[in-house]
Amino acid sequence: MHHRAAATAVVPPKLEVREVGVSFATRNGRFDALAGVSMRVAENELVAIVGGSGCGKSTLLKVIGGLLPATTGAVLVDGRAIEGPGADRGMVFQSYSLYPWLSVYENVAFGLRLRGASEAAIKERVEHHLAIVSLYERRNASPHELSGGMKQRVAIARALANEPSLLLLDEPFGALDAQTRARMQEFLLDLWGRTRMTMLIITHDIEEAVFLSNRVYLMKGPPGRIVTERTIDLPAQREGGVKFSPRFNELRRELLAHLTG
Ligand SMILES: Nc1ncnc2c1ncn2[C@@H]1O[C@H](COP(=O)(O)OP(=O)(O)OP(=O)(O)O)[C@@H](O)[C@H]1O
Repeated sequence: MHHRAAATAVVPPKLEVREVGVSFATRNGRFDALAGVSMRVAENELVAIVGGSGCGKSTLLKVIGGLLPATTGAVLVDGRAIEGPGADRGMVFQSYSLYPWLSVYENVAFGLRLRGASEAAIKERVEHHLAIVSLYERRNASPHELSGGMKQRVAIARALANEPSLLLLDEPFGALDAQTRARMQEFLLDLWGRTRMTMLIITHDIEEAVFLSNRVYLMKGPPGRIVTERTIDLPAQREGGVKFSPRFNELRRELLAHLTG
């Protein structure tokens, strides 16, 4: 027993954000976008960060992705401090960052080509991940021929094709209409159920955070900081109907009270 406790204690979380602060030099002096942000994501967890506009969510995700250096503090992946972007972290943004001149297939292949994978390996990986997002049939299409939801599924397939150990999603469904957004939420939950990929999703939508995640961090700012953390004790297998359950509404109301209080 004693032995086991010691062994589990040394396994670091997939992601640890440790006392991260970010300050920008602006025309009006120093602006603190983040102050003392600490959070964790365990392996196979789907965690959401929810907060209002301008509270620093995107800044935090950029720091975790290695696209922006932290002014203070550190970001650790598997216990090691990051020093920039890396293939271990896949990113998906709100606006479809697809290359419009490339086919769906070539968009997903892009990172693999950069890394010099063989044609056979690329084909296998691209086809596999296009099948995962149900877009294999559209592999030769051009991004402009796809709906918003399909484009985001291509962006997710592209991130997954690089086989990251952590998927970072910044308001991935923010640009979609309500119906497509609801379908994409179910798609993401289903994807998580099938792959158990460790995911961190940023959203300003409390309902989306509660519906999707195992755990929610609530952020306020500026300066951006975590104000509370909540485990979402809803059934692991969720469908749209759970949004009408009393427990869902309790969690939603509780978080809303924190955000507005
Ligand atoms: N490069 C920068 N220089 C100065 N200020 C910045 C910079 N980047 C972000 N900020 C400021 O930091 C704050 C947080 O921005 P951030 O984009 O992280 O918020 P957010 O929570 O993602 O908001 P939204 O949901 O509206 O995208 C904002 O006030 C923003 O103006």
